[in-house]
Amino acid sequence: MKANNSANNTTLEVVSPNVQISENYIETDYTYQTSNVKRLANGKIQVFPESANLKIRTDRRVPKLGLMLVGWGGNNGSTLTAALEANRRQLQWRKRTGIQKANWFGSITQASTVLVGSDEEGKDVYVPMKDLVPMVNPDDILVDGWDISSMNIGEAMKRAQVLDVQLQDQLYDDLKALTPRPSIYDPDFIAANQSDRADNLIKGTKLEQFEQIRRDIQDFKAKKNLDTVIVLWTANTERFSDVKPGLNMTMEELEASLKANKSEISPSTIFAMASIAEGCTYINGSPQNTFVPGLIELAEHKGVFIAGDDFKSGQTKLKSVLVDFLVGAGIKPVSIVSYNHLGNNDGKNLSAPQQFRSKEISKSNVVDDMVESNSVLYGPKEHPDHVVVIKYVPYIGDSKRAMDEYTSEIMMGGHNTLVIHNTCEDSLLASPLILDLVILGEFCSRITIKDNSNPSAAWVPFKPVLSLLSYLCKAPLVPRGSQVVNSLFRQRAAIENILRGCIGLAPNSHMTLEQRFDFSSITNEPPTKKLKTASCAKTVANGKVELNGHSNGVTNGVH
Ligand SMILES: NC(=O)c1ccc[n+]([C@@H]2O[C@H](COP(=O)([O-])OP(=O)(O)OC[C@H]3O[C@@H](n4cnc5c(N)ncnc54)[C@H](O)[C@@H]3O)[C@@H](O)[C@H]2O)c1
Ligand SMILES: O=P([O-])([O-])O[C@@H]1[C@@H](O)[C@H](O)[C@@H](O)[C@H](O)[C@@H]1O
Repeated sequence: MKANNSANNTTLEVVSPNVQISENYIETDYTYQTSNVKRLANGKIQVFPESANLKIRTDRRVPKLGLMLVGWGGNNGSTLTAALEANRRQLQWRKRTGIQKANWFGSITQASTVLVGSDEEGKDVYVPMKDLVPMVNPDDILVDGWDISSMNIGEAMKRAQVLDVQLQDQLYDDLKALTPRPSIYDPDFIAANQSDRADNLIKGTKLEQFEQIRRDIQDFKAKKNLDTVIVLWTANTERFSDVKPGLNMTMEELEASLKANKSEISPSTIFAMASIAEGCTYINGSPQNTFVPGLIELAEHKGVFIAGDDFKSGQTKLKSVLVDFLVGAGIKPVSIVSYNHLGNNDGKNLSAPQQFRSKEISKSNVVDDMVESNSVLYGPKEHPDHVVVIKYVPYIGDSKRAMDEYTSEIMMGGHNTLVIHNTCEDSLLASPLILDLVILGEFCSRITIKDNSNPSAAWVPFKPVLSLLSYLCKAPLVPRGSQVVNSLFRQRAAIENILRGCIGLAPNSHMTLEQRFDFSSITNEPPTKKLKTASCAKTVANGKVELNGHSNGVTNGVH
């Protein structure tokens, strides 16, 4: 592992007495502020502001990371692999519209920025998210994986029909050398129309398949001399597994069911069990309930990250913005109809009722928390009509056509109707999300916190259910007793503000009081030293951004 000096790197230097940089760690003294609520019998609500003095520690040693994709030969898997190679080699190619350069548009870690403060003129200063903290560089990620189809990744890229031919031609020779490992095929869990691909299979019992997956992970890790491996499911959507006592309600039941070769243990759950057994973060990019209760208990018992479900890439991502905007504006969505058609193999698999049902569930639940947040608009148990339709139209391929109609009540009986046509190149939208899931998932493994008021306190990691990745998922998996949040902006703010905390910056409250009030008359400081925001950003001659943390400790603005 090499120490990566983000947070004091070529673009960003945090200058604060609350930030300590050592060879291996960034440590920050951080006052975390929140508020707890008590509902009283008379309907009154009591709110208790609370704060905790924490120390946040980030290990600066970025590991050599391997990514193992389940479903490697699919549209997403082959497109991500191609994109990693194209960006690593900084390829460019000619299109009808001119020269196109490889990029990571759609990745928040690689192509989005974070507000770090305001400069002397009061102008906002933004820094690329990837420069805030030490993150894995995509160019360094090594890829391997499994597929029930033996097709090499070069041919799979061609089969996907996602990337421009001039780019494919530059990548084909490298990618054709990559062949997916045999995988676990269970026709009871994916559509029957997938059987013609299934020529690359691990035979044997479920336990023998589990043990083979473990050997595969060990083999990849050893051959490539990796520090860390992350396993990510981007294979076909499975039907939901039964969840019942005696089968998978506890980790003991799940392990016993595996050993007993019980048919109801799905391939995706076997992959997750094997990943956890190898200490590898497991991420579910599809909607099925891989994470049965026994699997979650297993992850918690082993202290291994799991995250999911179902990449939030296009139609649902927009829904988690639009509904948040409407409800937050006091406008009442009463009917949401989401139709789409697509012609890729994902769409073919989803044309089967049980597989569609898995997707319908993940696409439908995304509005629940936002609706429940506004009791002015919605009575108890009241919610909009919400319909999801997916049709398989082969000719359209990966270029999914989403058509949505949002009908809302506005004041005095009026209505507002939004009609949206959204052409989503599904794999070009999903691949950068896979990259972010992997990079942020790995980064979270290097963050710990402790009670800063207790010198003997232990360092504590994130909980195994890594809900911070919810921004990238349609149906976020959250720790027991936690609130599911689907609002895209809240999800992004969580990521942004935790990264800011890792470098000693308060959350972005957007209050900018120093720009709304004349602080010079408040702080009794000489007018030339007006109090700045929690961080005053100064762009110095070499383009570096210097941040001066607030002098009396880092306090996060209460939202
Ligand atoms: N925008 C998006 O593309 C998007 C968004 C959200 C979720 N997803 C989900 O991501 C997954 C992949 O999407 P895609 O477009 O790449 O689909 P795809 O059908 O092109 O790829 C899936 C691959 O998985 C393989 N496969 C199936 N069962 C397997 C198993 N048990 N082990 C190993 N490989 C197996 C198939 O052979 C295929 O190559 C789907 O479940 C889809 O619902 C995609
Ligand atoms: O993220 P999103 O665009 O709402 O959802 C998509 C669906 O609309 C599409 O039908 C399905 O094939 C993709 O797997 C993805 O789940």
